[in-house]
Amino acid sequence: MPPAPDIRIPLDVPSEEQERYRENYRTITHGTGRLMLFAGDQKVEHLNDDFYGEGIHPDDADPEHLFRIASRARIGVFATQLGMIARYGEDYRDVPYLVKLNSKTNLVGTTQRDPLSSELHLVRQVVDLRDRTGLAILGVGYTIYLGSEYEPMMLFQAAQIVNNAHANGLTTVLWMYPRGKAVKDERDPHLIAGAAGVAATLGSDFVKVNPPKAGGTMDAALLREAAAAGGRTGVVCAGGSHADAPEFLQQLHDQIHVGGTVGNATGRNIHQRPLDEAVRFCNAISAITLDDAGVAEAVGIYEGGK
Ligand SMILES: O=P(O)(O)OC[C@H]1O[C@](O)(COP(=O)(O)O)[C@@H](O)[C@@H]1O
Repeated sequence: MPPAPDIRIPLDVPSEEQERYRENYRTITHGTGRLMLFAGDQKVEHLNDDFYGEGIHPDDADPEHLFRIASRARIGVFATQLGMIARYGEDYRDVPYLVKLNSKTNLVGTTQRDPLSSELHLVRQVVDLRDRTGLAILGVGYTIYLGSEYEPMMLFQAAQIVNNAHANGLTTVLWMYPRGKAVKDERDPHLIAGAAGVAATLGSDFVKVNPPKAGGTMDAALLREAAAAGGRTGVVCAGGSHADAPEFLQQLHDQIHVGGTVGNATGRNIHQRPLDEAVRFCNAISAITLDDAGVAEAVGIYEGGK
């Protein structure tokens, strides 16, 4: 288990919200400073492609599968849209939630038009739902497509969201995806480091990036520049499309211990599995992320039904 780092409370958290922020940050990191985020927001980004079809377990056809996993598994926080939390939250009050405030579909390709993902809800509405329901809404998230011709609007919305979230004791995760006609290589290590730096300038607590590649291959060492560029904004990687479990766990271990990331944000690799297996996979991911477990131990958790 890594030592519990002192929590640095950003100055845009007012004194009356500092205790709430500290508790929210401690809860989503399990007191470790590391983040295990279960991503369940792709029903917009990828429509039903991520939830139905070859290689995807039938359990994933029902949106409630996401909540069943989040409720049973050891996770830091479950990220999904406000509407899903409003519809299912009453039956899953034990889940730690992060509200993903913007989303866009992939129906319009980047070659047709640069991506714009505008906010669907305001932080004020998240705070209202939290305070009226008592649900464990601990943070908010937002995607910026850096390099898009609509970048200025997304940067402004993200800046306002981070400021308003901290003002209400909420933590923040920015999804930073360089994407648009001006972006030649979304996985370029130096560009991804730049994206992490932008998240740092916005004051976000965490930034999620896609793992960088050089010459078509992923190497955890390529993350070192981004991990440094993020500074006090912790860098985590997206999980990506379905991978063999031991390979995924080795990749995660390397991202943290070689690349210097502080965790992960995984969707498909978790929810495309049947419920019991998805829960065990979350527990394996959390063992690496939160307990500094080795890959063999994590694979044992995934295979052993613990
Ligand atoms: O890079 P893309 O295809 O836009 O994927 C974006 C989606 O991937 C995620 O970042 C992570 O999901 P995965 O782990 O399934 O890749 C989601 O949170 C997000 O909606």
